[in-house]
Amino acid sequence: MEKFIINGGIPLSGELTPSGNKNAALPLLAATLLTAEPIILHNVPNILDVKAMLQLLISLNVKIEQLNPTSYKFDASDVRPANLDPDLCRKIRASILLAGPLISRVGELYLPPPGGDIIGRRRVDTHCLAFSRLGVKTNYADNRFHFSSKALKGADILLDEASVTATENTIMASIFAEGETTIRNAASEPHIQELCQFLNMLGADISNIGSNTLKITGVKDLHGGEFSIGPDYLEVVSFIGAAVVTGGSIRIRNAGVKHLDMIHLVMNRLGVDWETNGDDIFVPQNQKLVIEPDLGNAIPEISVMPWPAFPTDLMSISIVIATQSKGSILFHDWMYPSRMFFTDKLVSMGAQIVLCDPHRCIVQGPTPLSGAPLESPDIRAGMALVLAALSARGKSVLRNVAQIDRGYQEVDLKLKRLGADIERLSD
Ligand SMILES: CC(=O)N[C@H]1[C@@H](OP(=O)(O)OP(=O)(O)OC[C@H]2O[C@@H](n3ccc(=O)[nH]c3=O)[C@H](O)[C@@H]2O)O[C@H](CO)[C@@H](O)[C@@H]1O
Ligand SMILES: C=C(OP(=O)(O)O)C(=O)O
Repeated sequence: MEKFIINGGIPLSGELTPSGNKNAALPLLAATLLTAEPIILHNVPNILDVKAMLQLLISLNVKIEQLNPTSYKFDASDVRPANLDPDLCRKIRASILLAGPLISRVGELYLPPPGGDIIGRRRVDTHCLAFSRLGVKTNYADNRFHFSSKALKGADILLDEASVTATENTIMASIFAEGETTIRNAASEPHIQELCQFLNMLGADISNIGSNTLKITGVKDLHGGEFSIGPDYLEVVSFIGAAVVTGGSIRIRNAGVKHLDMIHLVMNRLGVDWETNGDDIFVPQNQKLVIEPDLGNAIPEISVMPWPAFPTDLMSISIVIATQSKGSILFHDWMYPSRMFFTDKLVSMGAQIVLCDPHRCIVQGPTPLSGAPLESPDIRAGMALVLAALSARGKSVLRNVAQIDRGYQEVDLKLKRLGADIERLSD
């Protein structure tokens, strides 16, 4: 187990280029199974979740060649269904994304249940509902899924919730289905848009990209191609937060500005602002850091919603920023029942937070934080605790950083380059 030793209180300064988006890389890696022709992916982040997905692809007989640290070539011309390692599947939520492409490509497969962040129950019912509408038989027994289909037929599919991975799986399962498929109540996160653009580049026919009603006309096959994964907006906002809570100033190159409008609005509510110049972001030093009340001086709320609203994966980072802003604010994450438990660690550092119930907390700021022994419970809470430790006076020891490494590439090295005092040590 590795840990970070962080001596806080140093304002960050300098420049950063974000890595590729984890939640785009994972479905794109799964989608390489959809064609027998070669695929080249660039800007693949070097993170633990990607390593697990590459291992899963190798066990399905995909030939993978690493061209440089972030580019890979894939040859899935001889895909063979396999008994996938249940422990490997349980490491990542995205292992469930192998289902859609394998249903399309080989028709039948067994898949152990997925894992992922421990932030509450993570259902897969929506995936199964969508598959059954396309004519896929789904069975769950002996701790694994069995999916089987003969000829897939396009269908009108209404997802029972706007699930991100279920939308991605449904898209990949319907690419070759005969006729038209409509996916209603589809999720529309940037990574779903990117998956659609990637598949269209390979010859798929997906329209209404970015909306919650996707139209897919089945095609006979997909060809090969080359694609570059977009920047990770969750990493971008995490580093904006790190600059703000340390009173620093940073520039972020190729930040993927077009996806940040709603996040910018919500951050303004915390008294945080930034400037954009083309696709770059400049976070100035003197932030207002005053919470903007609602009309009538009412306590404002930050609540998560499916895209294009505020993403749940930025809730923990926002809570830490709020500890450094003046005023009171309510945070509400109805999606995940365990998102907020990490706030007890912030309280131990000096934050004033009332955890109202598993889904809501009230933050009263600003409060200076002090270094403390910490542990990353999940990827985003782990990164939020890094921010808290960077802001705090004194030394923090943050254990279980593998949780952070699941989704953030070399976060310690990137922070060091911005002037942070952070060391990675083995236990
Ligand atoms: C690999 C990947 O891409 N992971 C992301 C993906 O996970 P994932 O696709 O697994 O998450 P889902 O979108 O399926 O659902 C997240 C949670 O919200 C609930 N739910 C979701 C939508 C809805 O309209 N109603 C509802 O109740 C689900 O039951 C579940 O408990 O999307 C999540 C929600 O943005 C993110 O936290 C994860 O980082
Ligand atoms: C919850 C997350 O990841 P996953 O769905 O892969 O567990 C995340 O990226 O914040």
